[in-house]
Amino acid sequence: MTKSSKRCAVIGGSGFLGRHLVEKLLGKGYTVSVFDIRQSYELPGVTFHQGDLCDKQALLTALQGVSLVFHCASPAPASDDKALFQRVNIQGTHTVLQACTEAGVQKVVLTSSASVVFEGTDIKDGREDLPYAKKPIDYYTETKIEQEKLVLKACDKEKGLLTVAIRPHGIFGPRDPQLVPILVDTARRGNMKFIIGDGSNLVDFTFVDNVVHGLILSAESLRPESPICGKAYHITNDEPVRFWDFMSDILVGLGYAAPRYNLPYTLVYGLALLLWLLSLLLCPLVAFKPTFTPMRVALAGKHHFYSCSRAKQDMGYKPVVGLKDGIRRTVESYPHLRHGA
Ligand SMILES: NC(=O)C1=CN([C@@H]2O[C@H](COP(=O)(O)OP(=O)(O)OC[C@H]3O[C@@H](n4cnc5c(N)ncnc54)[C@H](O)[C@@H]3O)[C@@H](O)[C@H]2O)C=CC1
Ligand SMILES: CC(C)=CCC[C@@H](C)[C@H]1CC[C@H]2C3=C(CC[C@]12C)[C@@]1(C)CCC(=O)C[C@@H]1CC3
Repeated sequence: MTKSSKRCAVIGGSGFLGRHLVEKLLGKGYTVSVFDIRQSYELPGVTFHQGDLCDKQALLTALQGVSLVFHCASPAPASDDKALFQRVNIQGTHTVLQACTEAGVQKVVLTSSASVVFEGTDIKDGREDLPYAKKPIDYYTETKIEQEKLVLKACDKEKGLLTVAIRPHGIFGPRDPQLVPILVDTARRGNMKFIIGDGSNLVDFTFVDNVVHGLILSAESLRPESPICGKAYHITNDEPVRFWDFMSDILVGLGYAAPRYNLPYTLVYGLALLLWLLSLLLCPLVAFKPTFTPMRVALAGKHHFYSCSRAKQDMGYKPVVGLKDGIRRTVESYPHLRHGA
C-alpha cells in the first residue's frame, strides 16, 4: 500500500463508531482527517475539520490529498426528524459523493445499516439480496435506504471512484451513546421489568471492534477487480442471541435486575403506536417522547439476524471479538452507569 493510499478521512469521526474507527486506523499507520459537525475529542495524529457534510466547500478542504473516505455520519435515529434525516442522509450523501469526485478520492466506504431491509417482521439469517424495506420502520431507515442506493450507484471504475456499503446491526461497545444509556435509563425508571413477546426472538448485536474490522477490511479489499465494488455487506458478530438474554446480560452486569414478566407482543406494539400518535398530536402542547416507540418494540420483539457469509467469502471477514467478551468489555466501560453509582 502506498503512502498516499493511507491518507483517509472519516466523516462522522467524532461519533461512537467513527472514533473507534479513527483509533484503529491510526494504529494501522493511516493518516486520518476527521470531518464532523462537532469535535468530541483530541488525538495526536488526527486533523479535525468541523463542518456540516451538506457544505461541499467545507468537505473539499477536508478531502485534499485524501484517497479513502469512510462515511459514518448520521443524525441519531431517536431524533425522528424527517427533514433532518432527508437533508443529512440523502442530500448530504449526494454532496459527499460530489466532493469525493471533485477531490479525486478513489474509495468511499459507507456505513449503512442492516435495518434497510427490516419492516418490523421476522428476518432470520437475512442475506444481502433481500429487497429494501417497502415500508421502512422509521424516517431514519427510510433515508438510510436512499443513502445506500446513492453510494452504490456512484461506483464507477471508469471514473476511478469505487464504493462499498457495510451494513452493521445493533452496534454496541464502550462509549456507545445509545443502546446501554437508553437501557439503563429505562431500568432506572423502573420500566425494564417486562419481556416483549415470549423472549425467544434472536437478534444480532455487533461489538464495535467487529464493525471497525469490517470497514477497514472492505476498504483494503476495494480494488477495480474486486467483487465487492458497488455491493452491500452485512457485518455482524455472527452469533445471533436472544434479544432479552443480551439485554439481561448487560443489565445484570451493571447491577440491575433482568426483565422477568412476559407481555404479548401485539398488545405492547398497539400501545406504543397509540402513544406515538398521541405524542405527535400533543407535540405543540407538551413535549413527551415515549421510550417504547413502535420501532423499538418491533426491534425488541421480532427476530432480526443476518448472514455475513458474503463478507466472509468476498473479503475474508471473521469477527475479531466474541459476544461474551464484547459484553464484558462494554459493561466494564460504564462504571458511572452501574446501579447505585
Ligand atoms: N449504532 C448502531 O447500532 C448502528 C449505526 N449504524 C450507522 O453507523 C453510523 C455511525 O453511527 P453511530 O456512531 O452509532 O452514531 P453517532 O451519533 O455516535 O455518530 C454520528 C456522527 O455523525 C455526526 N454528524 C451528524 N450529522 C452530521 C452532519 N450534518 N455533518 C457532519 N457530521 C454529522 C455526528 O456529530 C456524530 O458524531 C451511522 O451512519 C449509523 O447510521 C448502522 C447500524 C447500527
Ligand atoms: C426495550 C428497550 C428499552 C431496549 C433498549 C435498547 C434499545 C435502545 C436498542 C435495542 C436495539 C437497538 C438498535 C438500534 C438503536 C438502539 C436499540 C433500539 C438501531 C435502530 C440503531 C441504528 C440502526 O441502524 C439499527 C439499530 C437496530 C438495533
